[in-house]
Amino acid sequence: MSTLKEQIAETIRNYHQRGWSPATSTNYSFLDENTTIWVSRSGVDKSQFSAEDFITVDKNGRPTGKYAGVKPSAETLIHCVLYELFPETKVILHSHSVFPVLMSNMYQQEVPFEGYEVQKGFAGETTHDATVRIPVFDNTQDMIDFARTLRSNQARIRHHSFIMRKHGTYAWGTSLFEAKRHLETLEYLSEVQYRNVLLK
Ligand SMILES: CSC[C@@H](O)[C@@H](O)C(=O)COP(=O)(O)O
Ligand SMILES: [Zn+2]
Repeated sequence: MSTLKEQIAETIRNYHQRGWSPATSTNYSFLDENTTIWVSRSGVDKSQFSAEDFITVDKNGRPTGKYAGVKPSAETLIHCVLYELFPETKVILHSHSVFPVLMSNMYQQEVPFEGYEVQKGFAGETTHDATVRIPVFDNTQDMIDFARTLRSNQARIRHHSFIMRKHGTYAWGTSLFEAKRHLETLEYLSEVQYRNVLLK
């Protein structure tokens, strides 16, 4: 049986094939049984990502143990803050896919999705007959500032995901299965909504 690390690495390579992580972009993390954070190394070509490309970091995103000196993802602090704000989280996935980025060009504060069956892919959603609002936050290179944005907007993050404007998405879950479902739900809804706008 493959380990969680290997399963996430395989997911990362699959997502690269779908065009969701061009040019070394995206990063990923998981919590192990000791609640240690494992995050992807910075700058890895995601078509080649392997289980060995995960390193351990402390709660502030600093590499620990034998990984001291290895460069963790530039966005490690986002992962650390999400584990703190949403303590049930075990796996966090990031995407640079096109459609959520297009959504972030069309909506200022949040993207509303209404009436789609696949909205039920978000944990807690039981019917298509609802509006799901995914928050959009402005992109920044300042991770301390972005961590502050996440903290102050925690109540708006109700569907285990958000969009960074002109950047990509983050989605998470209590398992790899659930984190994937959330990321893929947001991806699908963004594509449908974008194509629907084009039809009009
Ligand atoms: C191609 S640059 C993309 C990065 O700036 C960043 O957004 C990203 O997702 C990957 O950064 P990384 O440091 O490799 O984890
Ligand atoms: Zn990114």
